[in-house]
Amino acid sequence: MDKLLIRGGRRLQGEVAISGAKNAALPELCAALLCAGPLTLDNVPRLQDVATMLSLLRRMGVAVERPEDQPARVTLAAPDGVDPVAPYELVKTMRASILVLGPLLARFGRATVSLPGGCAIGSRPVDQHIKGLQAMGATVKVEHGNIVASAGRLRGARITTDMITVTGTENLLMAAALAEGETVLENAAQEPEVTDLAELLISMGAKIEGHGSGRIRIQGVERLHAPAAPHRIVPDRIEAGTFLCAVAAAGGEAVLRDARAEHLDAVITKLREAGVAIESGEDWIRVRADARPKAVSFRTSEYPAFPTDMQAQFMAVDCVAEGAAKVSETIFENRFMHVNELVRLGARIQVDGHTAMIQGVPTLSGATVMATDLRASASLVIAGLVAEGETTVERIYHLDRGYDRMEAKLRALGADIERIR
Ligand SMILES: CC(=O)N[C@H]1[C@@H](OP(=O)(O)OP(=O)(O)OC[C@H]2O[C@@H](n3ccc(=O)[nH]c3=O)[C@H](O)[C@@H]2O)O[C@H](CO)[C@@H](O)[C@@H]1O
Ligand SMILES: C=C(OP(=O)(O)O)C(=O)O
Repeated sequence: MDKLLIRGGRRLQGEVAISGAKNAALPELCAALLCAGPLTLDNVPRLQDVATMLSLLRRMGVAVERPEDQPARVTLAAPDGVDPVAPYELVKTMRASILVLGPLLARFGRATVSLPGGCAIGSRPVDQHIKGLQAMGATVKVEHGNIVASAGRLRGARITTDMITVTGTENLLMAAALAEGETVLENAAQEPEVTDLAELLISMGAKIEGHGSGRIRIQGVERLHAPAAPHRIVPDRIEAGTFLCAVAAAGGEAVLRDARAEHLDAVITKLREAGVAIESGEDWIRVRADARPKAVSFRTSEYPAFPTDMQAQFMAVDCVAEGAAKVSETIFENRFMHVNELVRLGARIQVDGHTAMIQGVPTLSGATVMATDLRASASLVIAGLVAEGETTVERIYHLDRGYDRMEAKLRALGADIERIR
């Protein structure tokens, strides 16, 4: 199993290009199931999750082309004879496999998708996806660990989900695009990745309004087609936010290219409170951290508030900040798995339910730590960049799920970090 070895204490300096967003790429690859294609996506990140999704789609019979000399471009074509089955061995490694459910049901009238289990960050049920599809006329049963769904043509419906769900909104949006009549998604997720998916669907002939707000209206059409031009996946705001936190913690100055500051308002506001200087243009962000950051309290919530996917990385900044901070996690019940590992590096953190109290310390001390989930891994890398001596981060397959060559990008900024195979 690969590990990362980090020798901490170096300031970061230079430029880094941000990749396409994992959480936009995954639903957009699934959108290929909605038409015969071909559908071309650009700015596809090099991630294990993308490879897993492509394996799943290939196994269903989708033709996938990804030129070796141009891995950021993927072309997909889903013929009429797709086998609409997502088996456990692929779903268990990537919960986002659930995103095939809506498109399969809408275009082929049936789908069998293994029920994603819980994971390190919480139980993560998919009941809202299922209820929404049932409201659109689907018959859905759970049998032998699989969601088994069938339908004639789905019917438009008014759906108010119990909570805001990102992949739930995306699944229902894709299903509604081919349903008969109007669907209104109330309490819809407003994340930029949902908006990016809606824009892709519109370029395929879907009739969608209100994406980016809490109410999305979809007039179903009979057929979707290949977009006239390749769709460029929106930049990964969580990858960008992770690099901003790395500079805030380690000190230095960096420019992030292909990054959208407007998608990171909540994180940038908190970094400024911490004393970090941030400037931005349409597609770049410059970050400068000259002094030890100040501790900043925050609470995770749905977009546009502070993202849960940035909680662990920002906590690493608070660990080495001046003062004390309170961090509240409101989205997932168990998203503090990084805390015990940060404590192994010398951080002072106490958890009480959904709240962590952090007392900043001047420096951390390197040790061997274990990554437990994707963003936890990133927070340990940030802590390792600051810690005195050597930090080894084990189980980085979690990191590889969602970061595109993170250690190479950090090395380009001057970090002393290497992958040990
Ligand atoms: C591939 C992808 O885009 N993943 C993101 C997506 O995950 P994902 O879409 O799985 O997360 P959701 O937005 O659905 O989850 C929000 C909350 O709703 C609950 N819930 C959700 C659906 C449901 O049917 N029933 C239910 O109870 C979840 O357990 C959680 O407590 O949004 C999360 C919240 O921003 C991010 O952390 C993930 O990175
Ligand atoms: C939790 C995350 O992803 P996923 O929903 O794919 O597990 C994440 O990106 O931080």
